[in-house]
Amino acid sequence: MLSLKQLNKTYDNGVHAIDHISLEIPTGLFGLLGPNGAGKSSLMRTIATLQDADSGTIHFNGVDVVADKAALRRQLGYLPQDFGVYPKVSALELLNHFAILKGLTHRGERKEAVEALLQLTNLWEARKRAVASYSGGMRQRFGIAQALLGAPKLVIVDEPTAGLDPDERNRFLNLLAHIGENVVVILSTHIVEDVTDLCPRMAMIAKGRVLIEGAPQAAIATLRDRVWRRSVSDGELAEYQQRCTVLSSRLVGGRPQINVYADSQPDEGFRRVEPDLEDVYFLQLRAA
Ligand SMILES: Nc1ncnc2c1ncn2[C@@H]1O[C@H](COP(=O)(O)OP(=O)(O)OP(=O)(O)O)[C@@H](O)[C@H]1O
Repeated sequence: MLSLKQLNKTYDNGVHAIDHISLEIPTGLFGLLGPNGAGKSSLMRTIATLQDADSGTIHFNGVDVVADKAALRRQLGYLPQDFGVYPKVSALELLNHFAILKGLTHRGERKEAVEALLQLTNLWEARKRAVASYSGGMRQRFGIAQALLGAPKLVIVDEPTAGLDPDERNRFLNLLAHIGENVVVILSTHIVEDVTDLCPRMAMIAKGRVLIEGAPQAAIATLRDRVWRRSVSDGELAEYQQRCTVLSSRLVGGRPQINVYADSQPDEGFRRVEPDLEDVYFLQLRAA
């Protein structure tokens, strides 16, 4: 269990990137959902002990992380948002190199760990290729392989699915779900479906603050019977935006279709629809 209490971080430029964040994060996949600039990376870096909070506490399985960073680092696997530039060495060699850095000094054990991770991440066939030649999805899977070296108990992945095609995204998320069976995995993302599809628990954040946290299904249930949909013309869109709580607008067959939050049917053109996590997200962001 990872426990954050009243965390705060203000950068030198005055941005309050983490604003009194408290969260309890159990074993399993935990989605941290927020728009660009919400503070997700700041929070991830702080938990990963790459930067200090100004105040607040972080405990992982009872260990005070602020007082004993080394204890957390021994149990941490981290895939940052920008996973660097890759030298022209093979995945096998590079992972072996990372394994040495991670302290896997026994040759036989290291070989076993490296090979197992290349299998797990489905890179075995491509293990002799330079990581520099990998596709985006393969790189991210390689990133997860390096994050899993040393059997971490806490795995942090920062916006890992951005830029992946649907196939690779699914493959990557399945891998994360598998890993999340035994350890705490924090998945930071601005993609709502990443969270709906596979996180039993989540928090939405914006402007450094937690807007809501809990099970996605529980959050969705709070909007039941209050989300309405209709097609509109471009001119009507502006009008509805004025007089209704428009959650989202998307083009369907070239025509805007809007989701509106309201206690009762706004007008006869609307039909009630089952809410989803995106409706929750947009409602929360409006209020943030
Ligand atoms: N080192 C820094 N110095 C000053 N301001 C920073 C620094 N890092 C982040 N910020 C600011 O803090 C806020 C939160 O940024 P952060 O990168 O944590 O958000 P994010 O949710 O991860 O968004 P993104 O997906 O765009 O990275 C932003 O306003 C950002 O400009």
